[in-house]
Amino acid sequence: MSFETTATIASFGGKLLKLAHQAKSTSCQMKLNLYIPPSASSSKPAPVLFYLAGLTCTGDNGAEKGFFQNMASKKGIAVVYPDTSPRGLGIAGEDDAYDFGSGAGFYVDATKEPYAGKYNMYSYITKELPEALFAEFKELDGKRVSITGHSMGGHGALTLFLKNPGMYKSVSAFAPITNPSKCPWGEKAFGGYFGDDQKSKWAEHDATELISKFSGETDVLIDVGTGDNFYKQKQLLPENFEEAAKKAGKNVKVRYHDNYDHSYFFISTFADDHVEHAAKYLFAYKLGQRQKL
Ligand SMILES: N[C@@H](CCC(=O)N[C@@H](CS)C(=O)NCC(=O)O)C(=O)O
Repeated sequence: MSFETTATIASFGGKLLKLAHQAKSTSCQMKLNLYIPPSASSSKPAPVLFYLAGLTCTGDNGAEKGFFQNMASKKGIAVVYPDTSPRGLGIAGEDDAYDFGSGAGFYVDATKEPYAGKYNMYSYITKELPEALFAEFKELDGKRVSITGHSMGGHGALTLFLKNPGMYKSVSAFAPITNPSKCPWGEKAFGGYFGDDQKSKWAEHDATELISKFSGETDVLIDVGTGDNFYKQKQLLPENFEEAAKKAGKNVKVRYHDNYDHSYFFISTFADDHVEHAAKYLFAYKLGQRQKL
């Protein structure tokens, strides 16, 4: 057993597990939440939606106030809520800022010291965590996985989807950082994790750059609140992503919602739509039929 279950909480007929495990890629213990819907069993494994959280968050924020479990239960989808960075590595300064270091791993593998070799959230989310989960929890169907996320986690969802064709059945995002190379949060993170002179590396983790070169089909759902201060401060830049997608002929739907801010009140309002978006693709193949609905 690679996971320790520290709590089991009943939720919408299913169960929310609080898990902890020792991760090699991040050199520390990682905590997460896993929601298993009531319909899931080893003979009828549930497809899986990863929810990547934003700056300052842990796996608890989305599980407690994202309101994903209601629709996930109805649809029969499991939800994984990972942490946002390694914890407690003892790197000098890693806990000093809310937008860099702990709570701000940006879903990349750092190449710059002292974060290189330890801040490996890209490898953790795309490889180590799913492999460990699918080996241990037979109620999960590792072949049907979708991804979504908020803010920094929206950046994570978009870039992981675009960098790994076929790994995820669908992608969506809430108020994502879509052009990190051109916003203060991204410049600070990529400068710190890759180096200011590594612009080609930055581009490899920038959704706006990636969609320009993406060769597959897309159906990306993005929600943004017009009252979101980070949107107003140009940290998110969804307009850049939309423009790049349009130029590349990619299907991206950005919905702008009057008054909504950056908080979990915004996320919870639209959570059902994102679970339904994932469900459309997670259940697109039925009973051995290889035909897309
Ligand atoms: N603490 C930061 C804001 C950080 C922030 O808004 N984080 C978002 C993600 S980018 C979040 O989800 N925070 C945790 C929460 O609302 O539960 C500030 O004061 O500017």
